[in-house]
Amino acid sequence: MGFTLQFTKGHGTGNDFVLYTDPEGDHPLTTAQIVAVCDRHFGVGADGVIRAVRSRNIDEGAAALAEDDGAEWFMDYHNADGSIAEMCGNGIRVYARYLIEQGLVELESGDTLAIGTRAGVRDVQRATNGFQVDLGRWKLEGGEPLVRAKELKVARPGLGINVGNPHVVVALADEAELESADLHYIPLIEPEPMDGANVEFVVPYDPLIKDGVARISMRVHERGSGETLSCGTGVAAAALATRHWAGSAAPNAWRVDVPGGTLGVRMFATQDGEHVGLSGPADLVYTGTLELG
Ligand SMILES: N[C@@H](CCC[C@H](N)C(=O)O)C(=O)O
Repeated sequence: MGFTLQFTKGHGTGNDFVLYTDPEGDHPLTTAQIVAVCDRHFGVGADGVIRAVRSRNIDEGAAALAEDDGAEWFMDYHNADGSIAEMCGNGIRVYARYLIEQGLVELESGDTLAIGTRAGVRDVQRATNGFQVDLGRWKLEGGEPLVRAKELKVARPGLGINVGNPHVVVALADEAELESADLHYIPLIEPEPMDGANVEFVVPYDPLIKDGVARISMRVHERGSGETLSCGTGVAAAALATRHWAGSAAPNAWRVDVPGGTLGVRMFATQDGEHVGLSGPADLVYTGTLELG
């Protein structure tokens, strides 16, 4: 049956999303519809689709409400190929802004908005440069698989990191190598993680630390979306991996440059272990309607 999608286009450092509101959970898109919407030639064009649904109206929302009964809204995130992702660091910051501008929530500076995701409840706040999210506890996961991207002559060891969704971070020699890597193709990961992974390629600046902030540049191939201009959870994973390699001298404040802009990462201690936070711009660009078959 046909459906008129009233959507908003948004992005966080060029990582772009189509957002729409479905409070009662009546209008999940099919895989084919998501692929059509995200198509950059025949659709709106986006790296993913975010459905704003009340947590009580989506199956996975029950776990979110059990964790925090204030998590009224759930971020139902799908990659451009229609696959589900547990978490999206840029998406959730753009989603917070969307909920505010749609009049669905209020968020004063200093207040926290709890949002349900498949990775658990995540807390979002306004920040000087946009919005920030506490991505929660992170963990090393998946060991050190070998990664091969087109144009990289040899397979490189990566580091598996989970920040709610899976990542493999690979250090490259220099900016020239980062620029020449062809990330259009899915990088080969050996051994292949069961559910795939997002792959980040990073190069530290020289010197790594300036004014107490560590700095790296990064490009990413996202699971389910291909190369994107930015990936928030990937940026956090890249900073965590580089800190892991740099050893104890590395700080907990990081600046990560991606093709679409710059994001901030901060690691901080909490009662339940170390969390990682992400901050940066979250923009809404335009609204539109699309007839879906
Ligand atoms: N762009 C996102 C991550 C989106 C999900 C990812 N492709 C996956 O499949 O895990 C971000 O900003 O974190």
